[in-house]
Amino acid sequence: MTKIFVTGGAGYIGSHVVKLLGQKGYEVMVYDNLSTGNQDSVLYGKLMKGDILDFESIKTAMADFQPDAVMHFAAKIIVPESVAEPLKYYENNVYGAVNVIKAMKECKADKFIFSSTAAVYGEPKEMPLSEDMPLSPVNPYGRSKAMVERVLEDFSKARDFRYVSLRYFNVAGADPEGRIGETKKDATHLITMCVRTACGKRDKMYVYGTDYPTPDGTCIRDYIHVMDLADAHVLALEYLLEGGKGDVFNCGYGQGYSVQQVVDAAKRVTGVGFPVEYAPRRPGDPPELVADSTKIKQKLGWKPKYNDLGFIIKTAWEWEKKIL
Ligand SMILES: NC(=O)c1ccc[n+]([C@@H]2O[C@H](COP(=O)([O-])OP(=O)(O)OC[C@H]3O[C@@H](n4cnc5c(N)ncnc54)[C@H](O)[C@@H]3O)[C@@H](O)[C@H]2O)c1
Ligand SMILES: O=c1ccn([C@@H]2O[C@H](COP(=O)(O)OP(=O)(O)O[C@H]3O[C@H](CO)[C@H](O)[C@H](O)[C@H]3O)[C@@H](O)[C@H]2O)c(=O)[nH]1
Repeated sequence: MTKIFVTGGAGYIGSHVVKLLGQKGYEVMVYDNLSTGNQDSVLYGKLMKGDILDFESIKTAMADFQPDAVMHFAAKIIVPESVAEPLKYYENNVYGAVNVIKAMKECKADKFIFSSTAAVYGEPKEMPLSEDMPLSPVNPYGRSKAMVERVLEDFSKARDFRYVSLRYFNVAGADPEGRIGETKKDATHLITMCVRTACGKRDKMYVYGTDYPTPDGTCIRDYIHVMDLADAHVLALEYLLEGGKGDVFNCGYGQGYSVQQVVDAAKRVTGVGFPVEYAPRRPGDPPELVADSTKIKQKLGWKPKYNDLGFIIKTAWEWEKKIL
């Protein structure tokens, strides 16, 4: 059995990838400190509670498991928090990633899949974004991820080490079978906020910024269903296992929606006219991020199945009602 070591596999995205890996017959070991993750979300494999900042611990866990490949999801992920607490982001996301790679070096694991982000592009003028555009992140979260991409580039030149960096755009929705979804009580992502307000877990939600240079003044993002993203991970893994060279791929649909359009769609899908307040801009938010996803389709044969904002919201809504 091919063995995959998954840091952050108890988190929102990691748990969906673990589910797919388990269904495809991979042997999985999740390494997670459960700071934002949930042990009940790990449907396959073993879960070890441990911190990527603790080098001895992750080295021992990896050496015992002897993985064929490592998927690295563990990170801090909230853009405005990264502006307020930059050191926490550099420590967890950069130093933490270096520890994971060092542990791989010690136990001779040489294939790595990295959770990067659209935030590495910053505030580009041209849209959609292709992988060869310059990296110019505008917040510490994006910078921490761009730094790890550089580490990977350099380390793969120095050693027999191959990696795929997947630059996720805005990941949303839940497992269509309803077994897992977002569980963080203090989640901040837009679609989660919409469905939590619709089911009364929050009194109201805010739209941050109505004066952006976009058609309706609110920010535009490219929302990708979490199971399509999980598929991209399995394709990237198969690519590396078959000898593919290190590479970087955008993960998005190439279709942007404004915050206002998402809120309107959420009201339609849920059938609830939940309260929305208009608030000032949130620090660190670029006006628009939309992917050019040609490369992942051509090179990895990615075929998204859930490219439908209504379906993304519906799966998130069904999950929220289930965990009420
Ligand atoms: N959610 C998005 O829209 C999005 C977009 C782009 C990139 N990403 C990236 O995807 C990855 C997963 O994000 P998510 O949305 O599932 O977040 P999440 O918070 O649900 O998952 C992160 C997981 O990592 C674990 N973790 C964090 N720090 C750790 C540490 N020091 N040691 C061990 N485990 C640790 C947490 O307990 C959690 O289970 C992150 O790397 C994030 O930067 C997410
Ligand atoms: O209650 C809310 C929540 C969000 N927004 C707005 O909705 C848009 C999307 O915000 P999210 O918080 O859902 O996501 P971000 O775009 O800030 O960031 C997410 O996607 C990025 C990639 O685009 C990063 O990778 C990051 O990890 C991940 O959190 C932003 O304009 C934000 O201001 C609101 O108006 N109200």
